Amino acid sequence: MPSKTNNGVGVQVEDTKICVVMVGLPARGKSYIAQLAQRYLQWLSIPAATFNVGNYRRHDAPQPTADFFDFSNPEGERKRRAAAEAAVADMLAWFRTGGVVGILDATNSTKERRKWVWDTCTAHGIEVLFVESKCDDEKVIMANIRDVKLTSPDYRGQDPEDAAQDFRNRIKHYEKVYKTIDADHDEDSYTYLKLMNVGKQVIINRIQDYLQSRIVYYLMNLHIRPRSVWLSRHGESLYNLSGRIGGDMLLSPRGEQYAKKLPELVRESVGDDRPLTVWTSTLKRTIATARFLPPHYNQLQWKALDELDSGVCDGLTYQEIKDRYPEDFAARDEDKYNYRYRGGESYRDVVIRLEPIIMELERSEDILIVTHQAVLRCIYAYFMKKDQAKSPWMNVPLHTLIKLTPRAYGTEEVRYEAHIPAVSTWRGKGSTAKHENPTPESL
Ligand SMILES: Nc1ncnc2c1ncn2[C@@H]1O[C@H](COP(=O)(O)OP(=O)(O)OP(=O)(O)O)[C@@H](O)[C@H]1O
Repeated sequence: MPSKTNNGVGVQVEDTKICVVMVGLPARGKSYIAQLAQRYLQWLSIPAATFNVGNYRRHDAPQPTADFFDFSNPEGERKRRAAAEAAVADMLAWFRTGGVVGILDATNSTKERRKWVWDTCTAHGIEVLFVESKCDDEKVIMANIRDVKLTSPDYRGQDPEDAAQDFRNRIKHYEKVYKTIDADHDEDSYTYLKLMNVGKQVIINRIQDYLQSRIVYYLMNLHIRPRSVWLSRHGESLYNLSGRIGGDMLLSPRGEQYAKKLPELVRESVGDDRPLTVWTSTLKRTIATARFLPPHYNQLQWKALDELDSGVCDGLTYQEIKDRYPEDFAARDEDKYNYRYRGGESYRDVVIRLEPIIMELERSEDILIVTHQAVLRCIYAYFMKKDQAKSPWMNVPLHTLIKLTPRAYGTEEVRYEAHIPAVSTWRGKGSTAKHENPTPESL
């Protein structure tokens, strides 16, 4: 088990409290950035939550027209201020319950508002990291309005043309008062990250500690080019057949069939002309599974993608583990995410070593990852925001290609089955059965 004060990424999380304050005009991707930062931190077991001022404002003003955002409209101004105060009050209460990174998702477009947030947070011992998204690329802004704003609850049931026009008017009101974070004058003492035109240019000011720099590095790697990530386990291995874990075995005859079928499955899903990069682990079974893929695909082997190390249990069946290490067997079922095999790893350890993979995935475009059950569960959990208590129990069938496509607010999933039979390697709590059928909840 990792020590209490260290969550495994070397962060003394108990001592750190950071408020990430989003800054920028509407439709500049602030909510998008906020939800990705939250997902990344939660995946690393760092308590993170987002406080979206727009959601608070909707209690009082569910479907405001653009005039509401006119800064000379006192009623609108009062309600927007009240919404910001309510969001910050909730965030402070959340920090008191052990929160580590609170994300304040709002425009925070004036210096006065930023000073108020900074003063309030620092008075409570909370570090402030401003994250400003600036974008003057009309095409990107229009695409943002089309993709996410027209489906926002603010415009439910309204004509899309009218809604788009109204939203542009809303932006104009903000433009009248918006001031970018100004390093030359009074805002130089702030810690901030400025992302210009989706990371084409980046300015970093006064980053103070490790956790802040992790967040900044992660956000610098984000992009919005359309792409997908394909995930596959290796084909059925000889150890899968005999119900043994770990090892470095080759494929069974049915696993070989899957390897031969994989190029066709990939072509069906990716198409012929999209360049694809293939990542495998360094173990024989993933390399063998990827070996019939077209030679023009770039292939890379990552040690970080190797299967969870089962230490002294490597090469054993679950029955053998239960017989030789009954306490370990029970402890693993009790808390599978945190249980670390003697001389081996836990799921939590795997997540930590996968962090560079996630960084690289965020920077990249289309990638196919051929890896192992536990590793795939961890990567899947990142994209699909799966709960740590549940993700280690998830069924990831052999001989299936999973396509994940990140969208503005979530990840879409499609599964392609090769229709080549394979044993099930899923195991329910308490079971030592070599091959079990998954229950509906584990799917
Ligand atoms: N750095 C960025 N610059 C511009 N657009 C981005 C950026 N990152 C993501 N996006 C795009 O922004 C869209 C999402 O907009 P989002 O709702 O996050 O805007 P917002 O700034 O939070 O707006 P509002 O202030 O109205 O809530 C997505 O389509 C996403 O692709």
